Amino acid sequence: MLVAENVGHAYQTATVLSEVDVTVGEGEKVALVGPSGSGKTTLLYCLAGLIQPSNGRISFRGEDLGALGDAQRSELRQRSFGFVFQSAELVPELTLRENVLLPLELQKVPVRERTRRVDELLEQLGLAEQAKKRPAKVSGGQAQRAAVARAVVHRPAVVFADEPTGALDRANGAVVVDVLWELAKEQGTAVVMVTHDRDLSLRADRSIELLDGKIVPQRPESHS
Ligand SMILES: Nc1ncnc2c1ncn2[C@@H]1O[C@H](COP(=O)(O)OP(=O)(O)OP(=O)(O)O)[C@@H](O)[C@H]1O
Repeated sequence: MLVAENVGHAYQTATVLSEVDVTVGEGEKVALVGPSGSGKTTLLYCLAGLIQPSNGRISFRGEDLGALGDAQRSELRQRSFGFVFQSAELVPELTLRENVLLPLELQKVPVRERTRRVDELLEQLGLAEQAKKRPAKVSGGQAQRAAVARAVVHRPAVVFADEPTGALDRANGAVVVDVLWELAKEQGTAVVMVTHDRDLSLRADRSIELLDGKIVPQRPESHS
């Protein structure tokens, strides 16, 4: 569904990714692992169409992301992708509920359907009581759960998550990933997650390890 072929990327003169080939299937959960600076976030951003790789090609359901104009790429991201970053990055002026409504408003989902989906999701994530609060008035774990709700509410094909538990303690981090994976499974959404947490990577269907911008070949026994 999502395919990177021979992808390379350089910031100014520093090459940080080279010869990367990745395929992510529909509904697959993939962890991107590797030491700090190995290029995980850069690869995630390339796969998500947030940065254009210097070399190679990324395609989503057969469509070459590099061949799209900025407006088309951004429309594709809004429709088909969801994002969770390390800190929730919710809009501070909006309530949790309004934040979760945003992707559906952008896609002009009918109001009644929007309301039903958002309220159901907030209830499922245990956020019904916090729904009318702004992000600054809830805990980090609650804000991150709202960020997960915002990432999946429009039923994207892929959720890209960059260290989604990095700012949380272990217990809250585990809850956030549980809800992300449960919702992704329900909806058949693929997840590509950058993580330093070995427990999390072991729960993915597959791990892709980067070292100095290249994929480390997997040992046969680590295939799942
Ligand atoms: N915008 C940028 N401009 C220049 N260099 C960058 C930029 N973003 C990242 N880099 C460099 O590219 C390399 C790879 O960074 P990247 O963030 O992709 O790695 P990472 O594996 O995600 O690291 P971490 O685990 O520390 O987040 C690093 O050497 C980093 O300093």
